[in-house]
Amino acid sequence: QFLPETSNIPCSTAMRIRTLLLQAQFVICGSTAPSLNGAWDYIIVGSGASGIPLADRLSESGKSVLLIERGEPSSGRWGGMRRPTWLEGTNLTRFDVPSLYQSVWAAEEGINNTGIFCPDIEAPASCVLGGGTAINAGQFYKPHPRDWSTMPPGWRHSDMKSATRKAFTRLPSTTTPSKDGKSYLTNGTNIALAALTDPSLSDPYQFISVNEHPELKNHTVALPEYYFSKGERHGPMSTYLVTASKRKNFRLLMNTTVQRALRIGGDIIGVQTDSSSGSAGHTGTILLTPRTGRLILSAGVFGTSKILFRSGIGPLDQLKAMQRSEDGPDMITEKYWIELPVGTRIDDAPAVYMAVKKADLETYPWEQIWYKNSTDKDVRKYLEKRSGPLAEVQPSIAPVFWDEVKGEDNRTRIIQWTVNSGSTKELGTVLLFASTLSTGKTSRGTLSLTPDLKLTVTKRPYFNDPGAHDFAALLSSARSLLPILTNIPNATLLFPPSSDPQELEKYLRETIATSPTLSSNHWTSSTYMAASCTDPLAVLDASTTVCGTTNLHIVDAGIVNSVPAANPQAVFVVAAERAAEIILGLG
Ligand SMILES: Cc1cc2nc3c(=O)[nH]c(=O)nc-3n(C[C@H](O)[C@H](O)[C@H](O)COP(=O)(O)OP(=O)(O)OC[C@H]3O[C@@H](n4cnc5c(N)ncnc54)[C@H](O)[C@@H]3O)c2cc1C
Repeated sequence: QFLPETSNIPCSTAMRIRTLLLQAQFVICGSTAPSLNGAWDYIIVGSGASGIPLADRLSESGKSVLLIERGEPSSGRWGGMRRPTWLEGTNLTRFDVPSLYQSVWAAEEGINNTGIFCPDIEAPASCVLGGGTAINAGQFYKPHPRDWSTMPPGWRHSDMKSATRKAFTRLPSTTTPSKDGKSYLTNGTNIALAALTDPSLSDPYQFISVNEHPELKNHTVALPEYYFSKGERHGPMSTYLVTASKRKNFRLLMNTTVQRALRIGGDIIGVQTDSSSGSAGHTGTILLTPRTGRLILSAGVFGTSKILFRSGIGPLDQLKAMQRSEDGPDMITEKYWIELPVGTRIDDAPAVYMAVKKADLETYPWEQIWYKNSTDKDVRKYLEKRSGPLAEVQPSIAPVFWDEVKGEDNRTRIIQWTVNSGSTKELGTVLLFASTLSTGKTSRGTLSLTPDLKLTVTKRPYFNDPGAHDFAALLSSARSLLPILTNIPNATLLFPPSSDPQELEKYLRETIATSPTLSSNHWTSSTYMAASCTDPLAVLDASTTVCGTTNLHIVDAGIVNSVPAANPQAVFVVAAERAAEIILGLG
C-alpha cells in the first residue's frame, strides 16, 4: 500500500522507509553521522578526483555525508596493504610512491594488480580508494579557459575562478616532487627541450610555466606539473579526505558497490549496495533523509553510466537491453524509465606516437623498481629522505608541449605532446612523443552496458568527425614536429619510418586504423550538462540535477562536456568545487 508502482524499491526495505518518513517531520539535521541503518543528507558514490573534494566540501556544512567506494583502501594512510618488499615496515603502499606508478601496467610475476582496474569496465578505470587519483601519473594542470567553453552558463571560465583557486590552494602543483626539490634523470628532458626551443628554428617553442599561464597552449613547452608533494603521492586522499574524515558527520564506506538508485518516480530515496569484498563491505539498502536528502554519483564516466542504466535512466535501446539482462527482474517498471542520452557522446583524447631512436639517451630501468631491495641506493635515498629518482613519478615524462591548429571548419584544436624517454629490448633507447588531440575536437563515441553488465565502448570517440578536421589538426601538428625530430643529434626516426611528409600521413592513418586502443584515459562527457533539460542532449542541468529527478546529481568527469586541453584531473577537482557551491546553494 505504501510503495507506489513507480518505485524500484525491494519490499523488504519498505517498512524502514516508512518509519523514516514518519520520523522526518521531527528530524533536525544532526552534526554526527547516522549508522548505515539511518538516513543520510548526502550520499556520494565514488571516491575519485571529483567525489573526495565534493564530500569534503559538503561535509563542511554540518550535514551528514556518506562517501561510498566500491574498491579497497589504496594509500597506507587509509589502510592499504599492497607494497613491494622494500616498503614492508613502512606506512607506505605502492600507491604512495610516485615511481611505482608504472607497476600498475606490469604483468610480471610478484606484482598483483588484480582488482586495481575495475573488472567490469573495458577501459582502464581505477577501482580502489581515490579512483584515478590513486593510480595515475599525478600530472595536474590548471584548466585552460576554453576547457569550460562547452559548458552552460554558471560553468564558464569566469564562473570557475573561485573553484579553481580553492582547488589549487588545497592541491598546489610542483615540477619537482622529490622532497629535496631537485629533478632527477633529466637527460631526456634536456634533449627534448633543446630541440624544441632551438633558436635556429624558424618558430621555436616558447618555454613557459604552464600553471602560471594555463591559457598559453599555442606552440609552448613546459615541465610537467604534479600534485605529488615531498616525495609522496599527494592529491585528494591526503588533503580533502583527511579534513572530511575529521568531521563527525562524515563517513567513508569502502568495499561497497552501489548497484542502483532506489527511486519513487523522480525522487531518489536511497541506494542498493552490494559488498565488493565479503564482510568488509555493506550489502543492503542505505537511505537518504526523506524529502531533503540528495544522491550524488561521482563514480566516473563508466561507473556513473552503469548505475544510471541499472536505475532505469538512459537511452531507450540500452534500457530495453538491460531488461533482457540478469538485471531485468530488479529494474524499475518500463513506464517509469527516464529516457536520457547517457553515454551517447563520450569524449577522450586519442593518443598517437612519434619516436626517435637515440643510442646515447640515459634511461632508468623503471620496470625493475618493484624488485629492488632495501639496500639499493635509490631505495635508501627514498626511504630516508623521500628524494631521488624514486620520488618522481617517472622523470622521463618531460617535457610537455602544445600546438593550436585552426581547421577549415574554423575551429581551433589543441594538441598536447608529452615526451617520454625509455628503452625496450627490441627498440633500444627511445625518445617517444605522445600526442593527444583535445580541446576543439569534435569526434564523439558511445558506451553501452552488455547483458552480463560489462561496460564497453561501442563507438570510439576518435577521428570520426564529418570532414575529418580532427585528423587534419593532428597531421598539421605532427608535420611541424617532424623536422625537429630529425634534427635531434645522434637520433634516427623510428616512427614514422621516414621523414617524407607523405610517409608521415600514411603512418598516422595506419596507426589510427589499426591500433587496438588510442585511448589516453582522459574520458569525459558521458552525461551532458545543458543549461536546462529542454536541451535534447541534456542528461543534467546546470544545477547538476539529473533531468526528470528531484534529487539525483552527477559530479564527475562525465559532466565536463569536452576533453580538456591538458591531462584532465584538475578540471574535475575544480568542477567538484563548483558543484559543491551549487549543491549547497540548493538547500
Ligand atoms: C593509468 C591512468 C593514468 C592517468 N594519469 C593522469 C594524469 O597524470 N593526470 C591527469 O590529469 N589524469 C590522469 N588520468 C585520468 C584521471 O585519473 C581521471 O580522469 C580521473 O580520475 C577521473 O575522475 P572521476 O572523479 O571522474 O573518476 P575516478 O577518479 O575514476 O573515480 C571514480 C570512483 O568511483 C568508484 N566507483 C565506480 N563505480 C562505483 C560503484 N558502483 N559503487 C561505488 N563506487 C564506485 C571507483 O572505484 C572510483 O574510485 C589517468 C588515468 C589512468 C587510468
